[in-house]
Amino acid sequence: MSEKLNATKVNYKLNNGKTMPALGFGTFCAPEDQSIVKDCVIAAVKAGYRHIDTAYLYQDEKAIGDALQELFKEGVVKREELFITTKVWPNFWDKVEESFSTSLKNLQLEYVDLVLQHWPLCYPKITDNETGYIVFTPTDDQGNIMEEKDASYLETYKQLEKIYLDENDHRIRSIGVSNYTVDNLKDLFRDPTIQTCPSVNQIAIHPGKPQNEIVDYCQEKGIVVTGYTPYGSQGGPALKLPLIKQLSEKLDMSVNEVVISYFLNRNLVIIPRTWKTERLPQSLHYKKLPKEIIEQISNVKIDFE
Ligand SMILES: NC(=O)C1=CN([C@@H]2O[C@H](COP(=O)(O)OP(=O)(O)OC[C@H]3O[C@@H](n4cnc5c(N)ncnc54)[C@H](OP(=O)(O)O)[C@@H]3O)[C@@H](O)[C@H]2O)C=CC1
Ligand SMILES: O=C1O[C@H](CO)[C@@H](O)[C@@H]1O
Repeated sequence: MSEKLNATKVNYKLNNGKTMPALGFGTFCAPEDQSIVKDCVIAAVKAGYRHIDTAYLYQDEKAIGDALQELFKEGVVKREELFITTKVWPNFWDKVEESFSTSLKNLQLEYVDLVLQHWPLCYPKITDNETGYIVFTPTDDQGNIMEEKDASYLETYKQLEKIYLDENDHRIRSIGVSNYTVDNLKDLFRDPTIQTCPSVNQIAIHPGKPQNEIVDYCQEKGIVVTGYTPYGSQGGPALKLPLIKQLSEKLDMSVNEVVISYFLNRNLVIIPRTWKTERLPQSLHYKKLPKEIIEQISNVKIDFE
């Protein structure tokens, strides 16, 4: 039986020469009590995580920033040892500077390692009269999601690229996209005004949802693929699949480690999330797996998205 390896030590090279840790800590669905976010980020870094995934949307960047400041102050890690990702939500499709500078301020950092366009979509900026906050996913009277008319989602990538390529601006180390399909990427490559190839495409991947077509396309183009919702999102349904449980016993790993192995054997970045610090030790290791097991996990039948 192959030995357990430390997933926190695996790094991939991006197409601009930077390195990106294969295991990141996801931070979506933050609890209302933001002290839990801070505690979990501190615990994750102390457990060995060097990569944190957040977004303007998640509204937890301030707590993450507080955690990072404490880790730096205590000398647990240096800034350059960490890889921090944030994202620009579609309301800010044409206001990337506004979104990114807010994220940077909340994260209390001088630079971010990776900024992603969250979705290839453009939403109008509508403020909720009661709360005064922006409506992240605006809907019309019929409940349909409202999209900005005559707007191009490539505008967001162009604005990100402008900041990234500015020699006097050192706030963004790499740029990328999220939820891009092959057609979206082809659209981007066709645009003569775009000078770069995204370093990363972050998409949904988990057992039973291998996303082979887009993964193969990105990997051929030298784009690193990050898989989100690796445990199947809320409640971790992928961890409860009979196949994953059987493999956990057969391979002598936790169910989480089986999923992490599935990702790392496919050269994918994985960003699992837990808001329970006691669960962190279950998501640190992986093993080399034969192709047949990867295929079994890819093809498992699931009843969740
Ligand atoms: N780019 C994009 O559009 C998107 C990006 N993302 C990113 O991907 C990350 C991961 O996705 P996410 O939706 O959070 O879901 P995950 O697939 O990481 O699953 C999280 C769920 O798994 C549960 N879980 C974790 N460990 C265990 C365990 N050992 N036993 C049982 N349950 C467990 C968690 O519960 P508990 O907290 O109680 O432990 C939580 O409910 C996000 O946090 C975010 O950073 C997510 C969605 C979209
Ligand atoms: O990051 C994100 O999380 C939510 C829920 O999956 C999704 O809308 C967004 O892309």
